[in-house]
Amino acid sequence: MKVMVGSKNPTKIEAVTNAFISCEYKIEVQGSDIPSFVSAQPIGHEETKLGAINRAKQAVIGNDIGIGLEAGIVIMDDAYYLCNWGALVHSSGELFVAGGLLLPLPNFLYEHLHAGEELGPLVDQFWNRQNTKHQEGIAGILTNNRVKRTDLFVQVVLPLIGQWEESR
Ligand SMILES: O=P(O)(O)OP(=O)(O)OP(=O)(O)OC[C@H]1O[C@@H](n2cnc3c(O)ncnc32)[C@H](O)[C@@H]1O
Ligand SMILES: [Mg+2]
Repeated sequence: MKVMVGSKNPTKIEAVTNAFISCEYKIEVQGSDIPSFVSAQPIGHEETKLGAINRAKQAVIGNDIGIGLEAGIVIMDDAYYLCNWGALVHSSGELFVAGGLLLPLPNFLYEHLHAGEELGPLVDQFWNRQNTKHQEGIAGILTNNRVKRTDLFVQVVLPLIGQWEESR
């Protein structure tokens, strides 16, 4: 089964690989830089979910399954939260979506996020790191590495696989 991930981010490719392997599929996973057609920093569940869907719909072309994973930020109770959405499109055209971890972001990021800055560079700047979005991510940093970025995307991909299986 050929699975295409709509991203070259290693955390996303690894998460998709791990999730399918844990479900005992024989798969060939590849990643491709596919545009999300939403903002680089999606805001709100709707925009984040749409980014995941847009990526999955393009990723499935020429493959058995396309997966889109997108992170965003949402405001709740005057605080920003990290949110995560995923979409699976099968070559039959069926589409499945699932949401993932919601995690409160520190208050000192509020003004920056409110001004439209992207989370990735902010994390690198404030934690004096490089390219954390390709590593444990803000989730890992804020959870003592209990939930790294790959782990949280696995928890998005598993319900995508499960919904697709259930529909067959
Ligand atoms: O190459 P792509 O697939 O686009 O991977 P990405 O790391 O940019 O991931 P998203 O587009 O899904 O994330 C949207 C924005 O949120 C940031 N972001 C999301 N989760 C993050 C995390 O755990 N750590 C650091 N930045 C994160 C990311 O840097 C982007 O600016
Ligand atoms: Mg991105």
